[in-house]
Amino acid sequence: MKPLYSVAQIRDIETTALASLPPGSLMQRAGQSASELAVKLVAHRQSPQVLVLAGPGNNGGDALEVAANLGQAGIAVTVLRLAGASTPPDSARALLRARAGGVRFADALPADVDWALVVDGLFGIGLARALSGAARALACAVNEHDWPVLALDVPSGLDADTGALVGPDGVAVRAGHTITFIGDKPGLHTGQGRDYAGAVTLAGLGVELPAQAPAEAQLNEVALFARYLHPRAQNSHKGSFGNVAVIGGARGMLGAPVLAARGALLAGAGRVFVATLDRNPGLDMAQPELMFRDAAGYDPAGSTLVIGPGMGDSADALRLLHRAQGGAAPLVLDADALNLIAANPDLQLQLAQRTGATALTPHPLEAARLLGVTIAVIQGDRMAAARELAARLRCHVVLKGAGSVLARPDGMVVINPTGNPGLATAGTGDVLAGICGALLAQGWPGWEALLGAVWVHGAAADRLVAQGVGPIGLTAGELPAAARAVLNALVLEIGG
Ligand SMILES: NC(=O)C1=CN([C@@H]2O[C@H](COP(=O)(O)OP(=O)(O)OC[C@H]3O[C@@H](n4cnc5c(N)ncnc54)[C@H](O)[C@@H]3O)[C@@H](O)[C@H]2O)[C@@H](O)CC1
Ligand SMILES: [K+]
Repeated sequence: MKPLYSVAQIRDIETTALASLPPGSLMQRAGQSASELAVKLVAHRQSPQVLVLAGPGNNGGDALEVAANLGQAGIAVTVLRLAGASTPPDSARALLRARAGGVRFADALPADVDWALVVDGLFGIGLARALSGAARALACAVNEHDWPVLALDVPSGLDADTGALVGPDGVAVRAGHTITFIGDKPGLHTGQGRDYAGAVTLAGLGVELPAQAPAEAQLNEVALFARYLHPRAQNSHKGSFGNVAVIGGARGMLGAPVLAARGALLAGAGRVFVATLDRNPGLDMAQPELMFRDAAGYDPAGSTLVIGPGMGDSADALRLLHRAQGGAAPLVLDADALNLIAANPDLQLQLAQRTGATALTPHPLEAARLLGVTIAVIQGDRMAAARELAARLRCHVVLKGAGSVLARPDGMVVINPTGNPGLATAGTGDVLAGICGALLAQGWPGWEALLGAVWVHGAAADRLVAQGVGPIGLTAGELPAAARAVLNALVLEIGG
């Protein structure tokens, strides 16, 4: 398990640990781990110069420990310190250490130095308001250059709980690496967090994490759904892998359900139907295995349903959605289905009373409509939004976007680490809904199907980028084959 702890939880864990340790020892361990990483990050440079930004609190203390260690190791270090009204005792000790060893102190950002590394120790989990004044100017100056940045604990200015920048007009230090202490934190993995934290390293500092108390959230990983990655029996037939029916495709909107259907087919569903609201269902010449039906007369009994892609908001769409929600078949609700649900309290009630597996796959705008708030509110706390949706509608939810957040009605939250900006293009959500439908049709339980679909979909995009297909210009139509490759590789590795 890769647990993610809220700031309040980290504070509790830290308080317990500090009680049984000599003063300053956690900060020294933090400084030790971070300076070891810093040394690695500058190892390729001749005579590297390192800039250490040290804030007024204990995050600044960590930074001073790093400076002292690097100075002792013979690396040229300059410390720029933003002192506060008072210095906490551990940081004061670290300051003495830094002053005692070959560390230079500067009053302003030295001009014309090409820093091999900037260590950001301005603020950690004690950040109480938006960066302002000198701290803000420093963060902006660092971001303007392409110096490598190592953030200590949290990039300064980022909310470690939510992954949002602190303040309405907030700025944060943009780091390529973050070394985070004691426990990993959700805000480093979702929303703005992924861009600002860069690659995250956890330094546990030898602190024991509570075995009983549940973490705030956890990172998605293959282990969470691995038990459903079965190799296929020789004695299989198409009926062994279930049917998916994608319902959507109003006139002029056929691309969306076709993408979902291709996603379902290449993720292993036995048979895939496309039931369209457009009365002239066509044929996908590139994927002739897909079976097109007229949604009006189509009975989807026995199929897992993916409903919403390109469906529109007509009376027919509403009727089809009402019927789908009324049945017991596993259901993936996407796109226009979500907008209809947002606008119809009756559908919300019906959804909350369903017994079959139900997955909701909103992007931030759809989530905002469903909760009756703005996108800024959703993005301000993505975990809270996903949790609220799952609790209100009593279904499994994935709030899409950088660091997709999955939530269950019981409050469990998982943040997905796979995927990249190549997914920020039309149609990728349709493919995700289709993959999820395929896993459900193959008998995966609802929660694991959503975990698996989101992980595989992101990993498919990562695979394409590694092959040079994207992130620029990656298209949704390229995802199903990549997802198929990812799934088969996983089955070979784990189930085979
Ligand atoms: N207490 C300990 O022994 C340990 C603390 N650790 C480090 O300590 C950090 C937490 O330390 P703190 O609680 O001191 O918090 P921080 O160092 O993150 O910041 C708190 C200080 O910044 C000020 N402040 C907050 N927001 C500000 C803003 N926008 N502008 C100007 N000043 C602002 C506060 O008044 C306070 O002085 C962790 O993130 C971690 O890096 C680690 O060294 C592990 C051990
Ligand atoms: K920091």
